[in-house]
Amino acid sequence: MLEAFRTARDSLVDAARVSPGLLTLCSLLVLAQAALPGAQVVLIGQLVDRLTAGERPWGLLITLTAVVGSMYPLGAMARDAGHRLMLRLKLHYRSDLLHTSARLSPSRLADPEVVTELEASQAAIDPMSTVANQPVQVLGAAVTAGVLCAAIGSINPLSGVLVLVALVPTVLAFTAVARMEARRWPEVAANDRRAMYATEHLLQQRSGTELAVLGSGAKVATLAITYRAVATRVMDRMIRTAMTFELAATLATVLLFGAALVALVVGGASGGAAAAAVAGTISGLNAIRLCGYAFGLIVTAAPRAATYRRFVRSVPPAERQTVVPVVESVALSNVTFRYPGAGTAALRAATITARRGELVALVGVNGAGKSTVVNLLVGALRPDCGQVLIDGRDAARLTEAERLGHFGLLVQEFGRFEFTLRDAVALGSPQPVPDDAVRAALAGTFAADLPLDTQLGQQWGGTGISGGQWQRVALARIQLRNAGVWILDEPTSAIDAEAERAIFADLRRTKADRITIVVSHRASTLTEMDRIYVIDAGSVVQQGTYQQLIAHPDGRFATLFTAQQT
Ligand SMILES: Nc1ncnc2c1ncn2[C@@H]1O[C@H](COP(=O)(O)OP(=O)(O)OP(=O)(O)O)[C@@H](O)[C@H]1O
Repeated sequence: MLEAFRTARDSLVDAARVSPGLLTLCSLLVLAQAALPGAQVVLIGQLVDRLTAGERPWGLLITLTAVVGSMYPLGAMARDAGHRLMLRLKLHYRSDLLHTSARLSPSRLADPEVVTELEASQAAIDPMSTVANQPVQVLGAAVTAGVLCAAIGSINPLSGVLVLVALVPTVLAFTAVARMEARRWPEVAANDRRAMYATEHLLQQRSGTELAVLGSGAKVATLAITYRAVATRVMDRMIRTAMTFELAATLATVLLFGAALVALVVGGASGGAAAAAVAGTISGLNAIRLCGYAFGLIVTAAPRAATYRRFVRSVPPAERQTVVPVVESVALSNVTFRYPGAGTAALRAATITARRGELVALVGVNGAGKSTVVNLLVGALRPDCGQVLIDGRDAARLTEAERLGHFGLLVQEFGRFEFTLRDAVALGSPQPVPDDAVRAALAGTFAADLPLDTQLGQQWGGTGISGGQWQRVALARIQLRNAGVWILDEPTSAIDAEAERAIFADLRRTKADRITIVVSHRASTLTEMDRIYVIDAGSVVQQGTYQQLIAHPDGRFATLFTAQQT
């Protein structure tokens, strides 16, 4: 309950900051509307009494008409203002979360808990955005009940109290429903997520085509439907329970209102007073129902809002990254690393060094530990033992932004950023990039003569490009970045042999100014490396030039690459 109050308070503070005008308008409209049922009671009571006395009270009649007539427009305007406030808050929370996500470091992104929290925060935005309007609705319902209680209580005090008590069952029921939803929601969300994941594979061009060719689209559709069906079943059960609670609460409210009317009659109220109380009760019922609903929304949103706020606060403020163009050396010194929960170490006492001007290769079979080395170098993983050294200094002493500034990293699963050609390449640098630099990075590639405004990606009405061409764009980003250390994980895996030769010739020609570390499985790319580290089951088992390594026919390197050489 405390969490619900905190959520309501924080949301009001956010709304007051994001759109004070709309919050004020919304509050005034709701409160004005809230006073109307009580005013109705007073006016109808007087009207009926004066009509019975044979008068013609035109003024009263006009006022009552104005009060009754303003109920609907005030309600509609309050709803629309609330909707506009919600949209602005949604934009505010979305941009906050996007800025937060953009600040996540590779090490935090590698933590599955962080990704789960990020997704939970994303899902919290919708319910959170609706919360700011709810305290006002609750206050409005309390005002309605208070004014009704006073108006009816002036005729019969017991009736007044019963009208006030009628708030309780609805608030209790909606709170219970909200709690139940908060408990069951994770199951719905988890199944929804899996259903969406499977659905995306059907809808996305590349995976959709692969499935169509395999004739297995229906299998993935069945998986998606199965998950969706589980989520739907849980939601259906939740709605059924909610219906029961709401029905019970509505019955209790009606009984309490009925009791209030009985008390009026038993208390000897006049016909006018009884008619007024009935009319006020009818409009009051709806307001009280809204109160329970509004309270329920706050209770439902509370745990999700808490997750969102915890996550946004947990990410440190943005630190500007500066690309370091000259690095003399990087090294893993006696590093051991085991993934959390894994039985054995992925890397054992590994020492790997690369100096400025060198082309260094990491080779080994799938799962040998090459990507682990790369992730340890850039700081996405932290060694259990040993040190990562940059220019002889312990890299753990650098901030993440300082450390990342030393590297240009092309990962195996590089991003296919379907933006304009200019934007896709300019992502290589955190700073604004002049067109000349983008052009220089694309020189000698398929895109050298394409306009930089070219939209990439067919789904945006742009140019579709091949897998190898996407890899060239990714390489152009690294070139444009021009950091002191280039780490290229299978940089030519999708590129044809001729272009591959050209790329490696270029790497050799320009290697003097930087450190280049390449992960590769192709013997042809290894012949002119200054040093090759052979990694096997997490250990560095050999190192040397291609010629030195191949000269040991029983060595791991020769076993791996003799076949390719022939
Ligand atoms: N997140 C992880 N959690 C647990 N184990 C992991 C994780 N990532 C990798 N591993 C394991 O660590 C070992 C080394 O993996 P790594 O990705 O470094 O291999 P690799 O040499 O890069 O392989 P590939 O050539 O297939 O890319 C493997 O046994 C792998 O299964």
